[in-house]
Amino acid sequence: MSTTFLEIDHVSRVFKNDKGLPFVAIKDVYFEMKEGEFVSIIGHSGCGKSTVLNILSGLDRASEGGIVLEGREVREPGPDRMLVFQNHSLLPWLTVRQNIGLAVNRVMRQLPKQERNRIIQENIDLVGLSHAADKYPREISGGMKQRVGIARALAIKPKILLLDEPFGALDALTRGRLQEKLMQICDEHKISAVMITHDVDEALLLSDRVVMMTNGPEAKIGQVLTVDLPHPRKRLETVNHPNYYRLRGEVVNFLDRQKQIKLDRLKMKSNAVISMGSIEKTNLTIGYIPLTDCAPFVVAQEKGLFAKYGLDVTLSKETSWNDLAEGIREGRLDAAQMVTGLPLAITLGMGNKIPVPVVTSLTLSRNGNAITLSKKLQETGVHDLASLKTYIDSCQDAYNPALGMVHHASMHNFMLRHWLASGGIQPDQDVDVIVIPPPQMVSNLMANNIIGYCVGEPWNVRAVDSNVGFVVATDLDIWRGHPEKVLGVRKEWAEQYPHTHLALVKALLEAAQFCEPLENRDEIVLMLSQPQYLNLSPVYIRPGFAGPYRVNTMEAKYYKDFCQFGVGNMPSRKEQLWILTQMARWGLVNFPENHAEVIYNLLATDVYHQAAKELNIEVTEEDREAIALADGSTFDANDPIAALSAMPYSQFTEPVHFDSVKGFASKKVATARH
Ligand SMILES: Nc1ncnc2c1ncn2[C@@H]1O[C@H](COP(=O)(O)OP(=O)(O)OP(=O)(O)O)[C@@H](O)[C@H]1O
Repeated sequence: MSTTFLEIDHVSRVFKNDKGLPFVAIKDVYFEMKEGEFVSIIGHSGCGKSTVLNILSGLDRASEGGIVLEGREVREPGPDRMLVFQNHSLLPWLTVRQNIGLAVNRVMRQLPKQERNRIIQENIDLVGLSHAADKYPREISGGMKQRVGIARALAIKPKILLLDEPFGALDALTRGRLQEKLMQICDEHKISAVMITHDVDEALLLSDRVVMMTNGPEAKIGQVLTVDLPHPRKRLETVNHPNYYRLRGEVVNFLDRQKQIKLDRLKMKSNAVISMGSIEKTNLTIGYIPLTDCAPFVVAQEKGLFAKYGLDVTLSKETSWNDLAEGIREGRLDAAQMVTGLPLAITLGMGNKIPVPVVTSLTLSRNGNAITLSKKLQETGVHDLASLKTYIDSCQDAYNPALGMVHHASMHNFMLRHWLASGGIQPDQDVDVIVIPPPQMVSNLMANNIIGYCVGEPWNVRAVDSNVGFVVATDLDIWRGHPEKVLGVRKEWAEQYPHTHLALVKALLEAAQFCEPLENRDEIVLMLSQPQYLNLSPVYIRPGFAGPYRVNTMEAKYYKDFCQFGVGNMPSRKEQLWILTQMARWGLVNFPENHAEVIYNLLATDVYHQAAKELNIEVTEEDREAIALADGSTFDANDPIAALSAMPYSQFTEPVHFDSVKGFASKKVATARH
């Protein structure tokens, strides 16, 4: 049975602007909530929060899509959805009791008078207004009026409470008290509620989930954050919880990014698409993470290869893979260096996001990662996978030991999990696998927040040199020649700017060629070490890149003929299918029954072929052999479902249809409408 209580099913709302032209305020907003959940909607002013709430309440109608409450489409206002506004809207000539009574007597007129009076009194008591029950609105404070508004809404027992900035007009002290009161009522009575707020702390205090909206026009849900803080909540305990500032950071970062996008859009208006000859757009912003393997981007910039192919590129140093992914989703970035699973993750809407189709036209690097464990572990006798298992089995701590990796869709995550599983250690059960931005790995290891991590260079060498960690395995011990970084762009962008896309692939492919010979690498180390890129001494960059490799053998590869089945820089169907199975294996996404179509749409091999042809690079087609991993296991891409079912600890149950607009087999309004 479905646990969906309320479904905002792909809702769009088009208004007319003051010139009479259509204005798409919100587009394709999709969200589901469970009964008893408290959800906040947060976003910058004018993004469309009230539009969503008005459509939910039935005061406004969606131009497309609809609202389904307990399996029925709702189109009109009704007592099952009570709206509480900022300006309490009480009738001045009625007392507190009469204001509440008016609603109760109207909606519950079938109940005996005595019962109705009991309900009225119960709700007056609930919001702590017994002493003011017979006062008129002019005789009570703003906070008290707002409590009357809440009591009036709760008294008629709506299925869901809709709150439009309910405390926005109150002073800080009253606001704080009322938040606590509402939090207590919602906790005790398991109220389902949707609340609009501009206040991050208010959202975190009250909500089970925070829905963050992007800027309009065409505003969407950009991110949904689960607030996994314990209930019942008390303000002090909540803000002192170890996870509070991480959650707060997520919301604040999202809002900051939206602010930046607004500024960028204003800038872009005066800096519209610049085109030259057949190149539709010459001015590009490309996202990357300051790791050694961003080398092709740095080389293309420093050696003038972007310019050679008619591009004027700004390289945007991103702080995390998550920020970079958002940059692509929101259109702030034209293109980006991506961990190999990221194009699929964005395309599938992994992490509860709206799917945004992305294509990859180039594999930029292979290998280059290692698993580092803390020196403290080594001192207790851990030196390989088997002794790590012994250590984990004997762990008496209240919390699972944690290992870091850089993004859920990264090869670091998949390879780390594969390696652990191959040694009988079950990720998520025996150890936690958590996301940490690469530059923060070493400090987290030193602070004992994690017992180790899987990351690229220079962060393994750095831990070894600082004597805080040792390398227990490199990726050569897991999958020699695995794809590591790829180029990703939005599919829509690729269709809009095909010549720009081709020029970009040519510039990067030529840069990758330059990165490959070891004799070029010392020169590249100096480029990378500059403040605008890695901002790190060459001493730390050289060992993981130019050799001699101090950390076992970490052969980072950049140019063709280096992977076991010879596709080189061409995006590979087999590799992406392996990644897709890992995403499903670890419960990150459903496995699409139409996986062949999903992968076909993901790979822009035609662009790669054209670029290779123009650069006189021979293209080797992918064979149909199974991928061989170092632990002796193989992956047969011809039957991914069988392969997935046989993987140890697989969370896969059954394939689900994926639709590039609606996501994974989302229920259609049509089936629930009456
Ligand atoms: N009836 C309408 N006619 C035309 N445009 C409208 C109408 N209602 C809303 N809009 C526009 O739709 C967009 C979203 O408005 P909405 O009030 O939903 O935003 P909001 O996020 O609630 O803003 P705030 O936080 O400032 O209250 C805005 O650009 C607004 O100007």
